[in-house]
Amino acid sequence: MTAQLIDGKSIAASLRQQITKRVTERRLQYLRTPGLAMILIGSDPASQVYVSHKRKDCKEVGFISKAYDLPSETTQQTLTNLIDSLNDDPSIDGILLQLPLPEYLDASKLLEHIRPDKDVDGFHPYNVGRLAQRIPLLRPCTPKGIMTLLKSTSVNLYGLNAVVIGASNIVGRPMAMELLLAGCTVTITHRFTRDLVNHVRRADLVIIATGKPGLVKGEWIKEGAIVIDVGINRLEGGRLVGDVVYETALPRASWITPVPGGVGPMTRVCLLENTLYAAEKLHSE
Ligand SMILES: Nc1nc(=O)c2c([nH]1)NC[C@@H]1CN(c3ccc(C(=O)N[C@@H](CCC(=O)O)C(=O)O)cc3)C=[N+]21
Repeated sequence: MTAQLIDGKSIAASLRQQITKRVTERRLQYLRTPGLAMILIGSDPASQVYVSHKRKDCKEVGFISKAYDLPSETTQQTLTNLIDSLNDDPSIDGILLQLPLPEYLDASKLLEHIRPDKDVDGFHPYNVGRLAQRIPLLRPCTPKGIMTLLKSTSVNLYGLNAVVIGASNIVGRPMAMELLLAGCTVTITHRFTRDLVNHVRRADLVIIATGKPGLVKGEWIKEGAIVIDVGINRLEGGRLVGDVVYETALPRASWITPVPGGVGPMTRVCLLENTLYAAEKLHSE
């Protein structure tokens, strides 16, 4: 068997087209445009690149995006005040606080300060709880984008053994909740898991989000499994690779996401989807 590629790049592009159309229609009907505020603290080059991509995406679909680029000395209080004013700003539907934050800031306090109905990252405990209780509102972008990719394969997910590698707040944990909601039998593995290989061997669906290049060997993958690689690792020399050894996984998997061009573009487009959802469903006039 050789795996079919799940083309996140083209799925994301067609979703952006649909969003553009809805934004235009809504502008004519309601004389209003969705607005996304993005807060970037400090000068981490990777974060700057991500945020510049997100701004470009907003422009492409016709959202208003407001950029708040703040120096790395910015205090917790200044940020709390900024979030307060964005929470109250009727032109803003979504607020994104780019992570990671500098060490001295309390990220979870700030995330919890964002109004849950403007929390387009889905990181507020309210939105996390909504997803955990099967009544999701705003859902974290990477897991949501992965569910869209899985849907595109038309594979029936009910009863599949799904193994999520990595237990972060932004990917692994919400991913497990999404898969549970979709009817999978879910295992979450993490840095203290013993015999990771034995978990992966049993998996019909593997989602890897560790940020460790080549952590999962192709030989571990069960014949016919679906492989979703969330890792984005830049090697010396500039090549991007995932957390799975792609070349050896390819002949065993039924479906696999490439890196780049798999999960990453879906994360970005889900931010647009969430912002439109916040504007339409949560802030409809
Ligand atoms: N509040 C917050 N929300 C986030 O959603 C968030 C964040 N902070 N901090 C950083 C991570 C990372 N992230 C990515 C999004 C898109 C690509 C992406 O488009 N990747 C391209 C490759 C891009 C490249 O060339 O580097 C691809 O996989 O094809 C990657 C990574 C969102 N994050």
